Amino acid sequence: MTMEMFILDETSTGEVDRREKVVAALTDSVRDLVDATIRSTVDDDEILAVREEVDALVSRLRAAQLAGPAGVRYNAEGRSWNWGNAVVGQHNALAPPLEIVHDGPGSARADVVLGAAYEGPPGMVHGGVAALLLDQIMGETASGFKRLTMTGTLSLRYRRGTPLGPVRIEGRIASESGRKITVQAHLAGPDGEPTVEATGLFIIPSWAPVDESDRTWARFAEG
Ligand SMILES: CCCCCCCCCCCC(=O)SCCNC(=O)CCNC(=O)[C@H](O)C(C)(C)COP(=O)(O)OP(=O)(O)OC[C@H]1O[C@@H](n2cnc3c(N)ncnc32)[C@H](O)[C@@H]1OP(=O)(O)O
Repeated sequence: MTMEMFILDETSTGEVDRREKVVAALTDSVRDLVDATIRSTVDDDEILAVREEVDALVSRLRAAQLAGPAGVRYNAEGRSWNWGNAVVGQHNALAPPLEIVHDGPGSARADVVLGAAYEGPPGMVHGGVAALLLDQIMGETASGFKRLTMTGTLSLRYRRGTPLGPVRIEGRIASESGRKITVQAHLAGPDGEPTVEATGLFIIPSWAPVDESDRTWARFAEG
């Protein structure tokens, strides 16, 4: 991976904002479709009929497609967008999506409701989903939108099951040493008691700029 993998896109911020909103609304409907599919008890004939309609809709969307994944894009105005990201992607129905709030330097949090699509043990959040969400928020905590960081090592302690439903995730920088940033985080259910605790080492890659005063690359980190 190199900085060149971040795509300079000529689309104006106004147009990015407009398009993001339009497709995000469709993405919400697709999330509903996923949940409805998991939980539907309609009869087989109805399932077959719905499948035909869904296949027709997929064909319409495929009429014009990117050649590959959405990637992380930015424009000359400093707006960046990563619509396909597995956790925060506004156009990715697999993403809850997580809306991460940066409280201040070195800390971040997110509140999200995890439904049937995120189940592992019965009625509980899948352990891999917990790791996925924690990884993203911890990465953003380490990055703070001022530098590029990648996950080096992630260590999780699953203290007890997390019930599906409302979940809060919080992360904070515990220490920094050169290109290495240690982040601590946890995930908690509605009672606020941590169910998963995490420690991660996030690394500013050797190929990435390290000058935090150079705002020109903050847009990459916002990916
Ligand atoms: C994403 C954009 C959005 C940025 C916005 C933030 C949101 C992102 C959230 C998503 C996060 C992800 O999923 S990121 C995707 C998952 N992670 C990855 O794919 C990373 C794959 N690994 C790599 O690309 C590389 O190994 C790096 C970048 C981690 C390190 O490569 P490097 O930069 O060449 O590192 P190098 O000089 O060898 O080592 C620097 C120091 O770190 C130590 N070190 C190196 N690797 C590790 C490691 N895995 N675990 C522990 N320590 C390590 C070395 O011992 C050394 O310590 P010393 O000798 O100096 O003491």
